[in-house]
Amino acid sequence: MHTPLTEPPAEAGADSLEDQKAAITRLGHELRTLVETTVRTAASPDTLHRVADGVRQVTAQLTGRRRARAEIPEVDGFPGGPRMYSPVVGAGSPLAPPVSITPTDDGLIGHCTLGLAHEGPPGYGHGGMSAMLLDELMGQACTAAGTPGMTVSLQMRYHQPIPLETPLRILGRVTGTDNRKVFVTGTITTEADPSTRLVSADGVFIAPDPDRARALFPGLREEA
Ligand SMILES: CCCCCCCCCC(=O)SCCNC(=O)CCNC(=O)[C@H](O)C(C)(C)COP(=O)(O)OP(=O)(O)OC[C@H]1O[C@@H](n2cnc3c(N)ncnc32)[C@H](O)[C@@H]1OP(=O)(O)O
Repeated sequence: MHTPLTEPPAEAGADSLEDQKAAITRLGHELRTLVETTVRTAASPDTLHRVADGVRQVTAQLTGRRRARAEIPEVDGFPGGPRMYSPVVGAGSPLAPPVSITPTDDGLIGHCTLGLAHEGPPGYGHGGMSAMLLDELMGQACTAAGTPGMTVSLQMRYHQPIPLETPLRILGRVTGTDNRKVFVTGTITTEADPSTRLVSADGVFIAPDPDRARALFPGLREEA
């Protein structure tokens, strides 16, 4: 029997958004497991070639309808809601740890564990990953405070290396505003020792004016 390799066109309304999100989340989990397993494996070249052939066939099943660059998918909560494909918090992203976020009275706390796929120095997190984690948490802290903005400056300080395979806590907190500028701080610690800063950052975020936001995000729904 012939099995089609490409996805048939989606029927409008055929699946609920919740079904779609659940499926995206499940695939994201499997892809993250594949990525982490790939960077740890000591499999032979034969095995790696066989797996590469299999992955190519799997990829071919997802090349049906694809979104355009600036299109915001229906499952995406931008702005303000959960981002399914964010490389930091996206349940559907193989790049994301992913970070889960808890609001507090004093900003946001993110929780995640980095794996070998996020390695910088052997056994420790990549400095760019730390910047990405803090940029996201600090950006989301702006949104949670009612002043969404985009990063214009992020001053990073690396105090100690970030251990891999260790639960981490990422804080983002708005410290002040000046017209469209939002001043934000952030830290990364381990969950086990939240008083020892491993990485800290100061950032300035700016709320684009509505015309600028419409030009930057043409896919933004009008009510947002
Ligand atoms: C909207 C919500 C989006 C949430 C997404 C969260 C994602 C996570 C965070 C990110 O990854 S954001 C991606 C990385 N950041 C960017 O790509 C931003 C690139 N920068 C821009 O597109 C524009 O700079 C921006 C739209 C943010 C602002 O442009 P505007 O034309 O609205 O700003 P304008 O030039 O009018 O400046 C407004 C004020 O900001 C100040 N400013 C601009 N750049 C600055 C800078 N680098 N540092 C400090 N202040 C700065 C500027 O001096 C001015 O101050 P005053 O009001 O006091 O005169």
